[in-house]
Amino acid sequence: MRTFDAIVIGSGQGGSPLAKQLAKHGLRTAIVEKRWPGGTCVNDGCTPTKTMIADARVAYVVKHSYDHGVDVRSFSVDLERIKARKNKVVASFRAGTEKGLTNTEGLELICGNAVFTGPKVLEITLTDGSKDTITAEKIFINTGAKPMVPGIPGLDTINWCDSTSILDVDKIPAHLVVIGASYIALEMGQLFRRLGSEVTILEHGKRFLAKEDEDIANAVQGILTEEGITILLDTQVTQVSQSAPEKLSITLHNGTVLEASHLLLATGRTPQAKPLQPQLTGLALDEHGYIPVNDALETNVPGIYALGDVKPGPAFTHVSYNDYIILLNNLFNGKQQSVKDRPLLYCMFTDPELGRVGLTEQDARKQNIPIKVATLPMSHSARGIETGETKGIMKAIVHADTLEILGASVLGASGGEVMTVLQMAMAGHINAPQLREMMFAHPLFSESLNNLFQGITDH
Ligand SMILES: Cc1cc2nc3c(=O)[nH]c(=O)nc-3n(C[C@H](O)[C@H](O)[C@H](O)COP(=O)(O)OP(=O)(O)OC[C@H]3O[C@@H](n4cnc5c(N)ncnc54)[C@H](O)[C@@H]3O)c2cc1C
Ligand SMILES: NC(=O)c1ccc[n+]([C@@H]2O[C@H](COP(=O)([O-])OP(=O)(O)OC[C@H]3O[C@@H](n4cnc5c(N)ncnc54)[C@H](O)[C@@H]3O)[C@@H](O)[C@H]2O)c1
Repeated sequence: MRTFDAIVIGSGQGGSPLAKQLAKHGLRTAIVEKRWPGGTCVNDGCTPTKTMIADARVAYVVKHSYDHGVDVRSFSVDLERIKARKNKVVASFRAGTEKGLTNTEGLELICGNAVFTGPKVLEITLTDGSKDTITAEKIFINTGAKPMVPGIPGLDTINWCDSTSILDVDKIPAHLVVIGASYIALEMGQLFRRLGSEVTILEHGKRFLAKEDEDIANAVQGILTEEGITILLDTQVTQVSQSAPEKLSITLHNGTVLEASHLLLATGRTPQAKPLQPQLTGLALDEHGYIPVNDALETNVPGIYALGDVKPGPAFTHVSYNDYIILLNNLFNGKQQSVKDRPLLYCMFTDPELGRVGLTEQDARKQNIPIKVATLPMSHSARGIETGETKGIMKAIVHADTLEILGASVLGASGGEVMTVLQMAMAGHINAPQLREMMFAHPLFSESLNNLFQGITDH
């Protein structure tokens, strides 16, 4: 058995930079990865999807080019070129991560699958099938999550795609049916619609994007529907079957049968914790299979920490990276940072984007916080009108007494970037009256924040 000072399991968005820093701080460190350096974000998640979404946007812009006085009479989509560009970007990000790990002195990258076999003891099945056993006082679990497969009758008898395999589909689906209507479903649904697929999205919940305020969710739904995507809510899939390649039948609770060429499962993700045999090191899992942690990311076993999607809570790349920052500061920089102090934020990469930070109106009202709400349609933004990007809405939630910004939803072109302006304002306690009068360069989308906060009176 080989002894290290620290072991990181999984080379995701938190684990990779953490492993490098542990080694740089003088700890003899191993990082174990069973698949590819970089984890989900680089290999299956953000990087490939945002690359392909950009290509689909080009198709959309070309299709609507005559609105801008540019006459492109016909065009075609070359899926092989789209995949090749995606693969090139992914390969470069993956290689960059690998190089960063292997070039760090005091850090060993072990390629293999790790399982606990005893207290703080890990057995690694290496890629050549041989075994390695390692131990360390400090262990950091960054094993992420994988696509969840729902228990739908017939699923084991048909070909279906998840968010990884859909990226390498060999032709543009004639009719893509997507189960689920959240980030993956909407981003992928719009991507393939823009490449030419008929797209139907099935959600079992009664409300579309139930975590968002209704006005925002309705606006997203309207935009996607206008592009020709069918969205069915309150819909259960009761049976699936396949009669030939690309001939799928999807039966709904009301007896309707949809004929599809491809089925994408986008029903959430499952943490990769149970396969670690956590019980053999005394680690507890919660009822959903996540590894619970305290506010400083330590598990119930002292010296074992979890970061990223394998722990409960929002599952985003920036959260995993921020987990790493918190661990770094607490371990080496004498700080006592907590995951409790950070705002919820994300950007859904539909087009236009939905940038979100802090509280929604429905959350604030549930918590009985006195609030004022400001909204501004993107059709009132000078920049939006000039660029022809008038879809969407800006919305801010402001504390009624302090006039501090508690949250914002920015659905619009550059919505994620404008949301980030508001995130910075929130962090720096810049309040609504100040933003109303702040000078922004004309004519940026962010300049519309002046107008948005006109809607907030001081008393
Ligand atoms: C299609 C898609 C699109 C997404 N888009 C976005 C986006 O735009 N923005 C955003 O913020 N988030 C996005 N996400 C979510 C984001 O990818 C994840 O939140 C993020 O990658 C989580 O990183 P992580 O650090 O938890 O671990 P991961 O990146 O999941 O890495 C975990 C690593 O651990 C390895 N591993 C697991 N078990 C073992 C084991 N037993 N032994 C050895 N190695 C192991 C895995 O192989 C993997 O490489 C997207 C996700 C998907 C699926
Ligand atoms: N832009 C981004 O930041 C981004 C993009 C993609 C993915 N992600 C991350 O990836 C994770 C997974 O995303 P996701 O969209 O798969 O999952 P999700 O958990 O966000 O949503 C799953 C959706 O599927 C629905 N659903 C579940 N089972 C169903 C069934 N049997 N029939 C019909 N509907 C069903 C749920 O009600 C829900 O709306 C998320 O946690 C997200 O954080 C983030």
